[in-house]
Amino acid sequence: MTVIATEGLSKRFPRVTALDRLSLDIAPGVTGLVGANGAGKSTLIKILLGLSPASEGKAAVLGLDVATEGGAIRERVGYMPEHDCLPPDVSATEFVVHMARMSGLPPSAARERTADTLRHVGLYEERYRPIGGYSTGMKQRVKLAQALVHDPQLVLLDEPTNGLDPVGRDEMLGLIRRVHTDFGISVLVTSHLLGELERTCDHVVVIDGGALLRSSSTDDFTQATASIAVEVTDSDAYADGTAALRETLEKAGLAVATAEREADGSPASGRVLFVEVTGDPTYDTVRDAVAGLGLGLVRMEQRRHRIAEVFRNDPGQPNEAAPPPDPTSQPQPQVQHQHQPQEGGSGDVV
Ligand SMILES: Nc1ncnc2c1ncn2[C@@H]1O[C@H](COP(=O)(O)OP(=O)(O)OP(=O)(O)O)[C@@H](O)[C@H]1O
Repeated sequence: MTVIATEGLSKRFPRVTALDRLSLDIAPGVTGLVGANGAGKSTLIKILLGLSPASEGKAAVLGLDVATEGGAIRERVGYMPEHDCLPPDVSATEFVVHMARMSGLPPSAARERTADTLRHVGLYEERYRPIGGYSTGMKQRVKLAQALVHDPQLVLLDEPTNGLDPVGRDEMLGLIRRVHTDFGISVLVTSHLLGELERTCDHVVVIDGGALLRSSSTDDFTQATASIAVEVTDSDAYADGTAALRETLEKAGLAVATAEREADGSPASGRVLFVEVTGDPTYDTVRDAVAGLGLGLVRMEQRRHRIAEVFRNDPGQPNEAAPPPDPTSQPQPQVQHQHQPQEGGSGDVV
């Protein structure tokens, strides 16, 4: 069963192609839609809601055709828009009740569902205060509540973590996960941060320039990022410590590539090696190789692929076009066994 299906979906504006022959099948559960700013995420959501016609191709949401059954789709789907759209001078309760009524709930059910939903998103105490006085995090919760209040089968959440600090982001991601686990509602959530979707979603869809780069389960995706970045010093014995380490690691059977770019995207000095992690012993092999050669270990850190590279190259295979590591990953002066990709942070911005 699919909740969202698109086939050759395109959307062209006079000067830009926002979606380019996108074909997707999204199953029930929590799905992340990742792409850089301008990748076409919001455009896709508007087409899926039946609010904007596609230039070509077709799409169905919950089996309903977006071109002809937009009204029926919007009855069954909740939508959290990206941008601030809340009236400042009404309370969360008043606003969410209003949205519930707009979705067709009778007055008593609307009030009841509003109270439940606001409690679920953690806004119960403040529900009678005007929204204008809310923090960004509270406003995001109101937007989430209004998307959930009519008990939809699917919610489309457009950048729900925008503007939130790391703690607020974690809380929002937890809420989103519970939307599915507690209520069985399927979720399509967009973000330009890969890390946060990895933690929250069962499945990740990546689009770039309106085209599909890849659609795969989060497990597959995480697997594909299993490599580490290693940088060492030179020594009297090894004028080129990096080359010596590379040779030693390759002799030990590890796949090694030289980074072409630094974390900030500038051309690399050739001193950072990407080593494919095949299992726990990889970390020990690298540590032992560095120690055996008598080199100083400058950094050894979990590397995060940049998304475009992950999906354009053979996943899991470090290669000469390999991207820089996660720009915010912290250098780890000590050898650590860190087998999960680092999460969150703005460093995994697509
Ligand atoms: N109404 C419009 N008229 C012209 N161009 C548009 C329109 N809406 C979107 N676009 C363009 O289509 C492309 C995709 O925009 P879209 O808003 O879907 O991207 P996005 O992935 O949601 O990015 P963001 O996270 O920045 O919102 C962009 O180049 C944008 O400028």
